[in-house]
Amino acid sequence: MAEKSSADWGLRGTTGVSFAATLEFDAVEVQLGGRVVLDRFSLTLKPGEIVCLLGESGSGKSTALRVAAGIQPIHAGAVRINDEIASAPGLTIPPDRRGIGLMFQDFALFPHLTVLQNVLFGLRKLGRTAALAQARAALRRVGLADREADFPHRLSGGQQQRLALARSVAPRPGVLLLDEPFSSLDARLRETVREETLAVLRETHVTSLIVTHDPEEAMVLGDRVALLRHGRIAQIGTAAEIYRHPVDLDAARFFSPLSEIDSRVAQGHVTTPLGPLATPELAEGTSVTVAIRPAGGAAMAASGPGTPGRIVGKRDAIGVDICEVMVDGLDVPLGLRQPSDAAMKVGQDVFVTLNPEHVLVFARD
Ligand SMILES: Nc1ncnc2c1ncn2[C@@H]1O[C@H](COP(=O)(O)OP(=O)(O)OP(=O)(O)O)[C@@H](O)[C@H]1O
Repeated sequence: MAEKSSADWGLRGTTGVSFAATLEFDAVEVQLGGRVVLDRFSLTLKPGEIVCLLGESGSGKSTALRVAAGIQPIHAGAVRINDEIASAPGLTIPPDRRGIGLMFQDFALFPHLTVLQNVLFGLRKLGRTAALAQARAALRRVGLADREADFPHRLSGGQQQRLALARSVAPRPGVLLLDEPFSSLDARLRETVREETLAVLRETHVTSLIVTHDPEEAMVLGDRVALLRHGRIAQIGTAAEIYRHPVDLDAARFFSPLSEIDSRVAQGHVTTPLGPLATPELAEGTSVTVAIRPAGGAAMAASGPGTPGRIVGKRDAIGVDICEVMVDGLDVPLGLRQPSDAAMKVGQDVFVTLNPEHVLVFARD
């Protein structure tokens, strides 16, 4: 079934508003199979804030979410929702008493219940009239008002995602936990669904913790992005902060491909095949890795000034060329993204200049 645009969704601004809660992980430790999976994990989400948990597979993202949901007990530390203990060693308040909503990647819809019954399921504590009104408002918002009598298997993937969203926000939870909510959608649908879901989260003002392994998704959705590594937060900040000032080389690698050059500080500079870079804050003799991002770290032109190089590979993205440029002294070609230019062909000689403001320099141990 064709789904193209946000026109399929209902009117913005019509979702019921939650009493957003504070969600606090305080030095939470979880061990699974003898391994520490969350290691003194601390994170506080302010009311209405959207935080994305990002990290490699196995870094503990889903475990953190399951802890917040009350599905996973903790071995040390505490989880508080609105300053009340929700988890502590030996104590796990169950999911239905936490005031949270859950949305998982497989949507976890009830196949034997209709669309409307799926949404009503989370509203059992309300009277029938209020529950129906709230369920129908949520279905209207996600553009499924006319499908309330259908069963989930009759909906497309995107519609199932919308139903899962309607079901999770209809009870107006204080906290919403979303685990890879868009991962089962194809790329064509994902952008619209992501944008509308974000609009719904903003409208409800619900405090949201979203797990994703997609850096771009995290940067689009999160007020803050927390980068998880081995069960701890390696870095947390706004998307712009993390992108501009990654805490270390691994964090930088996570957000974009890099061209890396090893060098050493001498007289306040590092020398690279692409020219010198000032490194006034690093001590003389420090070993460093210079990391150049394809977007912005360096530029190439058909004429000088700059370091001579040659285009050895080129891919066309929409409106953008992704070029591989070989420069004398580099072991591997430099990746560069630039606005499309038909004159830039494989084999073409070019001149490369560094853009020092966008080049990252990390001290090596
Ligand atoms: N029940 C379990 N018993 C033993 N180890 C487990 C169990 N569940 C998870 N783990 C391990 O805990 C670690 C963290 O898992 P978790 O699912 O939280 O990671 P993740 O960051 O969400 O990964 P992914 O992106 O692959 O879902 C992994 O190394 C995983 O193998």
